[in-house]
Order: sequence, then structure tokens, then C-alpha cells
Amino acid sequence: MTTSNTGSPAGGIDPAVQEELTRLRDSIDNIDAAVVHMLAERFKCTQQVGRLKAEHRLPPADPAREARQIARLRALAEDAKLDPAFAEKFLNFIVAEVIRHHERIADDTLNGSARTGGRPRTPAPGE
Ligand SMILES: C=C(O[C@@H]1C=C(C(=O)O)C=C[C@H]1O)C(=O)O
Repeated sequence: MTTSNTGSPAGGIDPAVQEELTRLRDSIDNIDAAVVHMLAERFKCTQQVGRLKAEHRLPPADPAREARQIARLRALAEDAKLDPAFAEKFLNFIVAEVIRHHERIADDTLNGSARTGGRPRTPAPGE
């Protein structure tokens, strides 16, 4: 074909279809906003866990806890008719980011930059 696909038919979208699409997209936007807010709250909690672990010299990752979370989320996903493999991938994606944060917090705590309000510590002469 030589014509490009612009995403709408030449005669325009049927108004009833457009209305249904808009209604569904409004719900999608609300759900996306809720996901962002829930993730922000989750990261607030995991930052606190990261500080607690760093203060007590605990490792950033806890694979046994993660295994329990995956089993639980896979079961919840199945009940909710969501692909359990997707639920597991999604959790792993978030946890990987959390662990990176925890490693950074542990590093900052050990190197003292936590005392500078999170700004990089000025190296001592010769460091
Ligand atoms: C938040 C924690 O740290 C890590 C991150 C997890 C998470 O994001 O749920 C779970 C286990 C840990 O690997 C924790 O230990 O609870």
C-alpha cells in the first residue's frame, strides 16, 4: 500500500465509537494516575527500608522475601485473570530498581554522604 496509516479512517471516526474510546481512555488515565501514586508510596516505604538496612548493615536484597512476594503475586494475578508471568516480571522490574536504591543508600551511608544531605561528599585531599 502507498497510503500511510494515520490511525483514523478517511471519513473520520464514528462519533459513537469516539465517545466509547474517550470513556475508556479516561478510565485508563485514572488507573495510570493511581498506579503512579501507589508506586510513589511504595518507593517511600522501600526508601525507609533501605535506610534501616544500611544503618544495621543488612544486605540490600532479600531473595527469600522476593520469592514469597512472587508466589503471592502470581496467585493474586491468577485470581484476577492477569497473566502471572507478567505480574512476576513487573514485580522483578520494580524490585531491581529498589535494590539499586538500597545499594546507593548503603554506599552513601558508609561513605558519609548521608550527612551532607544526599549531596556527593567532598573528597579529602589526596583522595
Ligand atoms: C524492600 C526490601 O528490599 C528489597 C526489595 C523488595 C521489594 O521491593 O519488595 C523486596 C526484597 C528486597 O530484595 C525488603 O527487604 O523488604
